[in-house]
Amino acid sequence: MDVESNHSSPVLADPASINSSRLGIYSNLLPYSPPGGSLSSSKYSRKKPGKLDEVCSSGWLDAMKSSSPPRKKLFKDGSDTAYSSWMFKHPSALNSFEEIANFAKNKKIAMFLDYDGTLSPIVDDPDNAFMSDDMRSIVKNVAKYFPTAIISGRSRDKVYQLVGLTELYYAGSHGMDILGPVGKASMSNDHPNYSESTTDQQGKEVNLFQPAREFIPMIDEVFRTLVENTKGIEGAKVENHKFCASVHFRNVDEEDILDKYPRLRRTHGRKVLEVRPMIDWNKGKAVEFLLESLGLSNRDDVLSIYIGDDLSDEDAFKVLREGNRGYGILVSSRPKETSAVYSLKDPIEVMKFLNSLVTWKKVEEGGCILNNRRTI
Ligand SMILES: O=P(O)(O)OC[C@H]1O[C@H](O[C@H]2O[C@H](CO)[C@@H](O)[C@H](O)[C@H]2O)[C@H](O)[C@@H](O)[C@@H]1O
Repeated sequence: MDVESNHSSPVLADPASINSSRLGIYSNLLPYSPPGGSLSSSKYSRKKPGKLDEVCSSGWLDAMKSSSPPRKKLFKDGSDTAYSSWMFKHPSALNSFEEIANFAKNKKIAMFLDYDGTLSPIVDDPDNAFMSDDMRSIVKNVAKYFPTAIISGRSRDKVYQLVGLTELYYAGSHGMDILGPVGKASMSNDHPNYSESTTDQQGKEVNLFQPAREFIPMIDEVFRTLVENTKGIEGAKVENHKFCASVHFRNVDEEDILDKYPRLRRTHGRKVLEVRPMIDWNKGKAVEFLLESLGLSNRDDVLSIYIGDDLSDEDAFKVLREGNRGYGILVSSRPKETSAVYSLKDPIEVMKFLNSLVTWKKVEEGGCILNNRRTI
């Protein structure tokens, strides 16, 4: 990692108790205008009752409705033509590599990576979502050259356990649990009680920022309730991510829970429903927070790249696009409405892209050394 300050490893066992201006990429450099329509205005589609509704025909599950992620409704046409025209709007980051490299020339790249569906392939059992050793080794290399952070919906401990690299920064629970550099981010002033200095497992000083800390007991309670209420539903799986709880099962209606906890809200992912605190915080804010902590905010010489596959990653894509801070890259093999600029089909393409970036950086640095020698 070549960030100049506050560079320390973020690995920390979770304590029990316990946030611009343009940065060198001008809008006329973007390959096209943002797509029309916004995700927030899209309506969720309702699926017809299925097998699981029949299984769970009592209690709060009586009201079971299915909630598909909104994108499906936006692009019903899965034809090659639809995909080609989508790819025209969101070109492959691999095919556009030269363009990206040109924008990145003489700039510091800050890399932000989602985990599930980006570094690891989507699998049926969330406990079996492993990244390959090849991917791990490439991410390790990326972190040697660029400050790199993983921003996941999973708990921070869990995503660290899955990635296992001390060279990175980690933000869990959709950015609500950040173990980052000690640099002060002004965004934390809005959450004065939720930021603390601590040390990581290597004894380095780090900053733990948890803007939804007060919600831990509430999420615990909700988790237990969800576990209880999904008992006996084959295939249902509930996860406690500390600052949010996930139910891996489309047909669970959480209205009862949301009525009881008005400060919690429901969000959607890939075949997962999530309950999380109703605070103004998301993966986009986490990106801003980390950039500021790293001393990379308000700089014309920084290019941020965020790679992700899910709806929650859209907040980060928007922050980069709207602030002209860099590029979002959506991982998807089918058309989806997105604020990302580029696209990649799957984690294999993500791996190729990351590898190309490292190779390019090595050549660029080699060029600089050669140039310096020539000057000397
Ligand atoms: O922000 P992320 O790192 O992408 O995490 C988002 C969710 O990822 C996990 O679920 C997703 O991946 C699972 C494993 O491939 C898959 O079974 C599931 O259908 C996907 O939604 C994780 O289990 C969730 O809790 C995260 O919110």
